[in-house]
Amino acid sequence: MKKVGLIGWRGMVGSVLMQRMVEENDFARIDPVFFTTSQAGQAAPNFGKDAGQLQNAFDLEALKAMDIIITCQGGDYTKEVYPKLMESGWPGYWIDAASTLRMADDAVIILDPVNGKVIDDALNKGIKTYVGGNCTVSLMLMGLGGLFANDLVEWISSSTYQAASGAGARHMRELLSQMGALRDVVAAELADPASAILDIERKVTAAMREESFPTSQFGAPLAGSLIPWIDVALPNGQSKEEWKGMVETNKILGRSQSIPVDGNCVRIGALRCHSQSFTIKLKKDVPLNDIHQMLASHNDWVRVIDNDKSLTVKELTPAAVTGTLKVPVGRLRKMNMGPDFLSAFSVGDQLLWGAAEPLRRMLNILLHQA
Ligand SMILES: NC(=O)C1=CN([C@@H]2O[C@H](COP(=O)(O)OP(=O)(O)OC[C@H]3O[C@@H](n4cnc5c(N)ncnc54)[C@H](OP(=O)(O)O)[C@@H]3O)[C@@H](O)[C@H]2O)C=CC1
Ligand SMILES: N[C@@H](CC(=O)OP(=O)(O)O)C(=O)O
Repeated sequence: MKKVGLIGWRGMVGSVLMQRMVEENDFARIDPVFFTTSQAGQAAPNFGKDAGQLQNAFDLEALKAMDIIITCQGGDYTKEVYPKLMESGWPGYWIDAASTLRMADDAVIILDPVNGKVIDDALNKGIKTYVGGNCTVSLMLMGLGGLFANDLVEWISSSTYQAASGAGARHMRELLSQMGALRDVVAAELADPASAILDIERKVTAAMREESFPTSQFGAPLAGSLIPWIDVALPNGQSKEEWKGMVETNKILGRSQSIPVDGNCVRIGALRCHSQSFTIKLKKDVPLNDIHQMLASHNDWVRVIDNDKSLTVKELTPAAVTGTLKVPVGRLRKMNMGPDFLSAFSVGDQLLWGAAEPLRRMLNILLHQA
């Protein structure tokens, strides 16, 4: 049985990964070794298998004993440990959730329902580094994979509606604290049906602008508002999150000629589902029915939602999708700009397909290969 080192297993992404590995019985197929950057020597978690003690995640000798390493510990850890492990001549496979290595020439971005062939080719070439993609990119490709597979996309412009979880656990807490603070400030007025709504709004807006309003994580109010910037700025005016849209999409698809992808990335007050609104320039006019069919048949998780109000509000929302692997795509219609302009909207759980799921699927690809 392959020795699999698990790093970052108790973080937010790691916890979702562990949950999925338990659900899919992955632990029965591996000999797990749990690492930590802070708790070495304590008892390892038991996911149906006794794994002894937690190992030190900076101990190169312990890491080198692994056949496969999966890390959700973050980019700083990857930057520190990965080069040393590679320099040592370690022959194992490295599977990573962090963005650090994504664009490296000898690394593949993994999303096997979309780029299984790219992954197979890389394995045949002896590539050992496999990195999960950016969450918005992976969720876009899971939803719109059918259009890319049929080479119908000339370009895509996207507007994202990204959940707090993408920024981390503390940000999720802050969003909920902000929501609670806004509610508390008008609790009495809400209990009185006769109170004036604009008085309520004024109090809420004033509270949001108070020095004491909890904004230490996001740097701005998110509850009752939004933040149209995610990640650092690039010289061309894009945010880094927006830059990833094009470079990662084309790398995942293994394209030599890039498809332009661009748009605005926006943080909104959802907890863990990223939504995206797309304007898609098709290479030709394709009937909507054919588009439905191509999208729906691309993978087992995409769900085409008819462009109908009651279905849309029931099924195409973070409230409906959170905690599931479904990637619904809806609001499909031709736009006023012409018959080769398609509108679409998708929703997906950014901790599942956006982070943990591609990692455990890569693990299984390696296990089946052995
Ligand atoms: N958040 C996201 O949506 C995505 C994140 N990623 C990548 O995954 C990395 C990890 O992200 P995320 O899971 O959000 O990070 P977390 O902050 O939740 O966890 C990272 C590490 O923090 C340590 N830690 C310290 N205190 C605690 C605590 N009380 N509970 C749990 N862990 C604790 C753990 O390491 P130890 O056990 O060693 O102390 C843990 O592995 C990111 O840096 C990013 O590279 C990738 C895609 C999406
Ligand atoms: N940046 C994403 C989450 C994330 O971790 O992305 P990446 O894996 O590309 O760093 C967000 O804030 O929603």
